Amino acid sequence: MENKQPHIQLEQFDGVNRAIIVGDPARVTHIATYLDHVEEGAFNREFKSIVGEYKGQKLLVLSTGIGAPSTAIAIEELAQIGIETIIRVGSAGAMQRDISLGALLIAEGVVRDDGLTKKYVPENYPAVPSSTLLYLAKKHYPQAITGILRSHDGFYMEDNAEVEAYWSSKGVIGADMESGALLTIGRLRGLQTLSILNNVVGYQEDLSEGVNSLVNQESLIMSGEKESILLALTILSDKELEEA
Ligand SMILES: O=P(O)(O)O[C@H]1O[C@H](CO)[C@@H](O)[C@H]1O
Ligand SMILES: O=c1cc[nH]c(=O)[nH]1
Repeated sequence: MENKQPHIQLEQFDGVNRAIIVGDPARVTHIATYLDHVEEGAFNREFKSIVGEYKGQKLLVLSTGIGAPSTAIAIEELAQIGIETIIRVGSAGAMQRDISLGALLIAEGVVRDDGLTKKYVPENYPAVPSSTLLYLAKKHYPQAITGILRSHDGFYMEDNAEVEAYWSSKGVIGADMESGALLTIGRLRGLQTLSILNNVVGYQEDLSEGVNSLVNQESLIMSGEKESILLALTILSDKELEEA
């Protein structure tokens, strides 16, 4: 009988219960460069995966594509193959003026401005990370900017400027499209989750230009990507996580 999950095309790996998810399949290849004993998982649709070890800790890395629906599929299928802890390593746009390119934003909570998670549970259910993972993130990277993120569905909305100004005035630090789904659906499924985002766009600067800078591997942004990857790997291999 076929035991593979239908989208991620993976089945349970021996001894692997921790994962990193990323939006872009190319980021999986980048993360592989920091791992030992890398094995290919699968590459179906947007879901590219590898397994490997960081400082002796086995883990899975999987891309989820863009947005809540494909991320939700990935989380549900990861839970089915025994994954208990998931850290998202993504990119974001800053929502406050003083946040520099390549700074790391870590969610203490997420405004769920996506459509899908409201189908799971009303939006007054909070999207919050694992307190253990958040503590470990602050321990290893105290310079990260922690606060509330906003996850949305529409990259090219006509009212982006007004909507972002509103959430910025409420103190939201950054925007992405998947953290709300990870923290909400992960919590509903009993997983420990965290979201670490590399800032690729200054507040009120050109969104498309920022995302192009990520694609073109500009240096500040690539340094943020590297830091975000190393932080996630360090948290997932921290012995305190086992004890928690
Ligand atoms: O770089 P990733 O992880 O895909 O994250 C961000 O980039 C994409 C938009 O360009 C969205 O998925 C957004 O959340
Ligand atoms: O502003 C941004 C930048 C990257 N990704 C987003 O979702 N929003």
